Amino acid sequence: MMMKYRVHEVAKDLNIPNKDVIDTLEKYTGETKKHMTALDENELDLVFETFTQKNSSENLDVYFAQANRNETVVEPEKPDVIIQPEQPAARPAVQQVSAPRPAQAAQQPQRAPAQPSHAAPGVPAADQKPVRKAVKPGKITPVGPKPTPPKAPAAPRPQQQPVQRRPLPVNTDPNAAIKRTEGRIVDTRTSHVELDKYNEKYDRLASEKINTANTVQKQKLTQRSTQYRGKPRNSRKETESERLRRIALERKAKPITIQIPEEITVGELALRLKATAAEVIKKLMVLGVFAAVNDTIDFDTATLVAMEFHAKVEKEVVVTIEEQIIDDSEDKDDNLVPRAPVVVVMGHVDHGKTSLLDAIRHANVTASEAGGITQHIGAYQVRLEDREVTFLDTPGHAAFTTMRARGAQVTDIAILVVAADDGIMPQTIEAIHHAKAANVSIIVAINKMDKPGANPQHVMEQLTEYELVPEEWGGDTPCIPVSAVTKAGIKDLLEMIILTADIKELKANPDRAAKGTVIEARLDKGRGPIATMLVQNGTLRTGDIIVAGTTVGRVRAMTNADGQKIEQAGPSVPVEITGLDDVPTGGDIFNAVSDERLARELVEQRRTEMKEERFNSRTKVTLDNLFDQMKQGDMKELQIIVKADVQGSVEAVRQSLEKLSDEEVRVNVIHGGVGAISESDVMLASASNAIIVGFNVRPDPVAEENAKRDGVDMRLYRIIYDCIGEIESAMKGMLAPKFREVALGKAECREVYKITNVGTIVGSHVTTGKITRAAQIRVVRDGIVITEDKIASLRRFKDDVKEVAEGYDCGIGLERFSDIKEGDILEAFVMEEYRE
Ligand SMILES: Nc1nc2c(ncn2[C@@H]2O[C@H](COP(=O)(O)OP(=O)(O)OP(=O)(O)O)[C@@H](O)[C@H]2O)c(=O)[nH]1
Repeated sequence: MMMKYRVHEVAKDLNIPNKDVIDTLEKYTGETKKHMTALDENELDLVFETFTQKNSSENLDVYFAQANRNETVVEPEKPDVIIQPEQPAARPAVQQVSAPRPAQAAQQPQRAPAQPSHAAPGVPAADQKPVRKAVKPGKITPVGPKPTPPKAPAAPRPQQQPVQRRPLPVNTDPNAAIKRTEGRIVDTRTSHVELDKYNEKYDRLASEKINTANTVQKQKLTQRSTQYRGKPRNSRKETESERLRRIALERKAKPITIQIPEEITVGELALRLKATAAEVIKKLMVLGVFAAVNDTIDFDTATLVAMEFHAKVEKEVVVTIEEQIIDDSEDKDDNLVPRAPVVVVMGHVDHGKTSLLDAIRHANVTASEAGGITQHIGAYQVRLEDREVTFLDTPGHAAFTTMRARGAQVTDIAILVVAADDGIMPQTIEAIHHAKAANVSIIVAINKMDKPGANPQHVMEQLTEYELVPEEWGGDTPCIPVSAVTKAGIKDLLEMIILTADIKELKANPDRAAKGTVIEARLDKGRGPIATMLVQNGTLRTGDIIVAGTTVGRVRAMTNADGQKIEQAGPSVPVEITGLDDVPTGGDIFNAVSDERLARELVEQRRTEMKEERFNSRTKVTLDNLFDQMKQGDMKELQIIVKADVQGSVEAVRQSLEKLSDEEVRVNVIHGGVGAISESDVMLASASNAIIVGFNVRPDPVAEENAKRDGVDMRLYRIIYDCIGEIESAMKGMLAPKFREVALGKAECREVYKITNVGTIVGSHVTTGKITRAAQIRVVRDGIVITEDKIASLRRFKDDVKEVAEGYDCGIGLERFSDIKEGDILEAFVMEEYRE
């Protein structure tokens, strides 16, 4: 394209008045130009020649000498200066380039300064207007009219170097010498090129160009869409990228507040942040966390990510039903009042636990009450002067093991009963360990002191071995000699209990909803579920809604240990209540709650959870684990499902199997039927933890798959005695090792030879795998198993061989079976022993 280079532009670039240019042209051409007149090539040549002649240099040697001395790289100052900064020494000293003509300028391949190394893509280079300002007159050659920037993107950008004055102009054009002959000489000696400035300017131009281009394009688009749709401009549908940009802007402008729970998935976090999962994943990566959309991240990590998105974070608190209806707050010291200690009696068998408890109870009942103690509710209170002591009448171990297993800490003090004549025995040691593990105070009652062989000293010596040092020996374990029979020392024992309780400063708050533990529970035919419960904090009242483990109800009637009806029971008071919808388990924690509907919902939830837990933990019975389960006492009844080819077999198997029952395990055939083992058989087996036994039947594919999935043991037999034998040995823990069939290959019967004194020889062709001499053979005719037999002889031609490979012919003699027919398939297999 021909560029227009007007008079005023030339004048400006040469820093001379317009008039000078016009005059010059008038002088040589006779034409008077206007300042807006575009000059042609010849006219331009004329002007440049005239105005640059003054700075000419005739001698190249002068330049070379100068250049070698300075070794200076010329810094081009302006893009429109035609200089090559590279290899200055090799260049002629004098810029001989004439004022480049437009055509030449367009062809110039090496105009590094005009090379925007980072010109914006998409902008036509030719459109990037070169700068022609600030050109000092007579010092540099302006580029011809609107030069085309060079296309070679690899052209290196000149390094910025300290600007030095050079005595001679530089021309880096390799053709400079030739051009010189054209007589145009440019002096560039004072040229001062600030490349960065140039680049900056160029970039700005480029980006302006892009913006302009984009704006135009967008406007056009908008106009067009408006035209087409006839809708107002702002109703244009927002694109995804626009939406994201808008959200990002909104986020910055007005930070959002999000709630994050303890754990959150990346996807959910992205949703709450109104960001894309990819954005969140990216931020996570920056934090060094590599997570996928469905991965869960913790609160802290999620918070860091949210901060990156300028979001405020609040912790999401999940309120469970428990939290809604059960008051679990800590008591203030002001609300606490002393409560009675809860005591349990432990010790070796026959050391006198029951006798001691009786002695304690009777020690405190008056003669009139004596006959009244008929009730036994598993826990009771004894009054000593003005103090109460609560005793749990449960076997010591139960109090610790089952209750502690449920998280109930019921007992404060354990009385360890040791017979003075017997000393410490295995169960005494066990009791010590339990009591210590439960962190309760131990008081040793050395019982049977009335007995002649009583040796309390020995008992105390033994105690020290278990880190129970008697008080009288300087330790902190009170040891009280007592006799349940003579009642001697019982009072001392009770006093010691009170003293120990005082030291422990046992307190509770009676002014709140009751909380405690189920001590024991039973089902009464007339009254329904009855539970003995120990109130541990708060006060339980009749009419209260209570949740105990997986049971719920209103306290209908409440009685104390003496069988008297009471309306309320405070801390450490054992009571018997009715009104629950089911029998709770000993050790269950109970709570009086505020909302019956939610209480029922909570119990429903707990029941479902428990069912799931049970279902998951239940191990399916198999013949392999049968004996183990029997040993553990898990297996009281072996459930079996029998399937057979005929009804007669079903009955025969049922009777034979049920006869296997012994005192430990009862064998129970829960279902019997004719036909293949079906999906519903497996379902029944799975639900009732049964084993499936099949005779001459096979499972259908679905049943087989389901049995595998559900872990249902399926045993297939051909002979009843095998089945009986196997189940019997399984019950005795003597199950024989298991075998499985390994297929070797197949051969097809091509011809049958009857040979006298030898028998039948099957002329066969091995179609797949191989046939080995030791293999067993299954004869299959039209898909039906005819028989199973062993190989008596295996020959190729006249030689006995150990095996015949696929593709070969051979003669097979079977041990028993001779009724073979052409086309029969002989499947060769071996039985392999294996263990699971
Ligand atoms: N001479 C004497 N005999 C006692 C004393 N205490 C208990 N006995 C007897 O010891 C035997 C066992 O007493 P229990 O109270 O049943 O002992 P236990 O520890 O509760 O026994 P288990 O419940 O079987 O663990 C009974 O025959 C009691 O009469 C005592 O202080 N002196």
